[in-house]
Amino acid sequence: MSAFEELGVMPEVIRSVEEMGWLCPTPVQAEAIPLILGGGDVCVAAETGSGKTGAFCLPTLQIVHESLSVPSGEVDAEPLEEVEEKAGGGWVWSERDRDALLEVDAADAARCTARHTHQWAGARATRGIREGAGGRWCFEVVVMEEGDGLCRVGWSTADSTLALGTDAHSYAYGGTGKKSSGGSFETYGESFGRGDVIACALDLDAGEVRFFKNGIDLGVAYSWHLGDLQGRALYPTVLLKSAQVRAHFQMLQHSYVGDYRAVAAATASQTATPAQEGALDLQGRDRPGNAPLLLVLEPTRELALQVEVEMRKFARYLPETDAGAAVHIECFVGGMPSGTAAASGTVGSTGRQRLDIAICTVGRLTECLRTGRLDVRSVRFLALDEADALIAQGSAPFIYDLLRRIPQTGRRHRLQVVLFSATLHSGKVRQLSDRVQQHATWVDTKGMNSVPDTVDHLVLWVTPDTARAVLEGAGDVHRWPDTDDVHSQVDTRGDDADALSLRAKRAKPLLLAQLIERYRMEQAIFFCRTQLDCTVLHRFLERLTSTRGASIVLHGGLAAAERRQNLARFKEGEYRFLICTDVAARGIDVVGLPYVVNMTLPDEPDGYVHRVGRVGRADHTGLALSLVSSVPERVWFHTACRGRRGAKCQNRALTTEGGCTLWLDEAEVVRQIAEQVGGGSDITEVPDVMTFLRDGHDATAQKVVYGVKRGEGGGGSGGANTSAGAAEAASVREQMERLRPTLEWLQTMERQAQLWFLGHASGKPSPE
Ligand SMILES: Nc1ncnc2c1ncn2[C@@H]1O[C@H](COP(=O)(O)OP(=O)(O)OP(=O)(O)O)[C@@H](O)[C@H]1O
Repeated sequence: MSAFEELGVMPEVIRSVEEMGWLCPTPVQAEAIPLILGGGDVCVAAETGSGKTGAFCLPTLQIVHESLSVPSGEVDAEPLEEVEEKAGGGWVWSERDRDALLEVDAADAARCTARHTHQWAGARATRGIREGAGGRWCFEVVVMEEGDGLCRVGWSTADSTLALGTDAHSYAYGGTGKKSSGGSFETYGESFGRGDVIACALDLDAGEVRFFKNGIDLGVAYSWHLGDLQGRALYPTVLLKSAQVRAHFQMLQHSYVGDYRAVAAATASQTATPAQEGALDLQGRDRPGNAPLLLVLEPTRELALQVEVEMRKFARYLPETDAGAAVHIECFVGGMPSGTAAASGTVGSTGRQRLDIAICTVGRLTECLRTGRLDVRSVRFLALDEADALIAQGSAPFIYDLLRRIPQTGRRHRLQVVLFSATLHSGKVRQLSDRVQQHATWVDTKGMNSVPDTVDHLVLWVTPDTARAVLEGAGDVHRWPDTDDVHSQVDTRGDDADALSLRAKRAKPLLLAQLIERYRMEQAIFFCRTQLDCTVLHRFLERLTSTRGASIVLHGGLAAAERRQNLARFKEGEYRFLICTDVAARGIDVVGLPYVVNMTLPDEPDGYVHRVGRVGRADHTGLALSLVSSVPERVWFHTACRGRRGAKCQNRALTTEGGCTLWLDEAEVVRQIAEQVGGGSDITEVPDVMTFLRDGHDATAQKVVYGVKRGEGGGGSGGANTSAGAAEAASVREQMERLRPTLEWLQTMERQAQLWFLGHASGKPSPE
C-alpha cells in the first residue's frame, strides 16, 4: 500500500504524484490531507518548501472529483426544503440559505440567533412570494429579549447576498431607524429593539415594501416598477448581530391596514423555493457553467499560475465523470486571457459548459464577479493560499465579502475553508481564521521558526570601511554601480549618514559580483527592494563580462505575460540569475535552487522567511546570503507622490517630512530575523564581508554543495560535506533495507490487530 493511500488519497491521484517522484507524503501533507478529506476547516503553518501546495491541492481536487461523480439521483434524494418544510409547516428560516454564524433553532425553526458581537449574520426563509403572484403579504419579526445587538429585517431575492439591504433587490429596515437597499442607507421610521414586533409588508400589486412597528404603519419604504424583479420571488430575510428573533409566518400578532395576509397563506403556485428558482441547487449538476466548486485565492499571478500547473498534473489520471471531462481547472489572473470555459463556453463531453476549479488572484476575481464572468454561489471549498500575504495586500474585506456571496451550506455539504502559509502566526491571521472558518484545526509542523533546516544563513555585514575599500578596489568612479538615486547631491567621500548610505549601496553590487565568482553560482535569485533597484542591478551585471546576458528581471512593473515568460525562462535554465522584488518571494518553486541573495533585507522578518524559502525546498540544501549594511540606508518609500507610485518621483524628503524616502535600519531587521528564525536555524553573521572574501572563503574548498538533496553532499544546518554526506546517505539506505522486513511484518500485525478489534466490536468472529 502506498503511503498516500494510507491518507485516503485516490489511486488516480497517487499515480500522478508517484510519476512526479513523490513516494511519501511530507509531514505537512500527512497531517493536513486526512483532515481536509474528512471535511474539516484547516489552518496550515509549515515551513517553506515543505509541500503545502500538494497538501491542499490533492484533497481538494479529490473532493471536487468525488462531488462530480455523485450519481444524479443521489444528489436529489432528499431536497433539504422538504426536510425543512416537514419540520416547520412550509415557512421557516432556511438551514441552508444562512450565514454560518447564524443558528436556526432546532426545535423552532422560526427562531434564529446570531451570537457574534462584531459580525452580521443573515438568513432567508425557505420560501418566497413570486412577483407575479400579486396580492399583499406580510410576516412579522419579534425581537427577542436575548441579545442586545442589532437587527435588519425585510425581503430579498434568492440571488441576493444575505447582507440584507446591500443588493439591488434586497429591502431592509434596521433597528437604528434606517432603511437600506442596494447599499444605500436612509433614515426611515424609528428605531426598534427588544420586544418590538416589526411587520414586513409586501404589496405585489403596487410593487411596494412597507414596514409596521407594533402595528403602526411607518409608510412606504421602497417601490419598484412591476416586472423589475423579472418574476423572481421575494423571501423573508433577517440580518442579525448579537440578537435573536422569532418570525411569525403563519399567525400574525397584529392586524394591518391594507389587508395584508400572512405569507404562509400563499398557495404553492404563488410561492417559490430557491431550488425551484435555480438559485441554490448549485452544487449539483445544474450548476452554472461559470460556477466552480473549488476556489483557490493566491496573492500573486505567478503563484496562481504555478498552482494551476500543479493541479493539472495531479488531475491528469482522474477518470471522466458522468458530468464530462474529469475536472475542469482554470486560472484567472490579470493581464492574460483566462477563464476560457467561463468566457467562451468550453463544454464537457456531456455538452454542458463546465468549470470546476478556479484559481484566482484577488484583482481578477473582483473583476470577474463584477462582470458576472464567475459565479461563486456553488463554491463548496475555499482555499486561501499564503493567507497572511492576502491580508497584507489588504484583501481581508474582499474575503469577508466573498464569504457572504458563498452559501455556507450546500445540499449535502457545508463550505470548507483552508488557510495555508509558512508565516501564519499573527493576530490578523487568527482573526481571519475566526471569521471565515469553523472550529479550524491548526496543523503547525514548525511553529514560529518556519525556515527549513536545509537552509544555511549567512549575514554578510557591509561596514563603511568595507564599502570604501570595495569602491577603491573598483578603481574608476565610472565603474561604480549606479544606485536608486535617492542621494542625488551627496559627496561620496563624505562621512555623513547620506554618504555612508550611498557607499554601502554602491558597494553591494560589487560584492555580489565577487560572491557569484567565489561560490561559482550557476543559479540564484537576487532579491531587491524596489523595481528600480532590480533595473539598476540588472544594468550593472550586464556591464560585467562574467555576468553579461546571465540575468533576467521579475517585478510588478512588468506586463503579466513578460513576468510569466521571465520566470519560465529562469526556471528552465535559460538565465542563471533572477533579479526580483518580493513578487517572487512566496511560493515560487524552482527545484534544487542553491542560492538566494538579499541585496537589501525585507522590512519584515516574515518577508525574509519567504524569500529564503526559495532554497532548501523538498529536502534540497540551499544557502541564503544577505548583504547587510551596518549603517542605515536611505531608500525610496513612495507614499507622498500621487498617481503611479514612484514613477519619476524626485521627492527625496523623508516620509516624516512629507517626502518619499526613509532610513532603513538593516541592523535592526537582522536582529528581528534572528529572533524569528533562530533556534532551529542559526544565522551566521560575518562581521566584514570584505575580509571574508579576501581571506579566500571558497565554497568549493569546503566541499559544500548547495541545491542537492540533503545527505547527497548538501550543506544546510543538518548537512555535511560531499563525501561524508554521500556516505551518510548510503548508510541510511542500507539501514532502511535491513529494517524493511521488520517494518512490513509490523504493518501486517497492526492490520490484523485492527481487523480483530473491529470483528470483536461488531460481534463477528475474529479473522485468522
Ligand atoms: N511528497 C513529496 N515528495 C517529494 N517532493 C515533494 C512532495 N511534496 C512536495 N514536493 C516538492 O517539494 C517542493 C516544494 O513544494 P511546495 O511548492 O508545495 O512547497 P510550499 O510548502 O508550498 O512552499 P512555499 O511556502 O514556499 O510556498 C516542490 O518542488 C514539490 O514538487
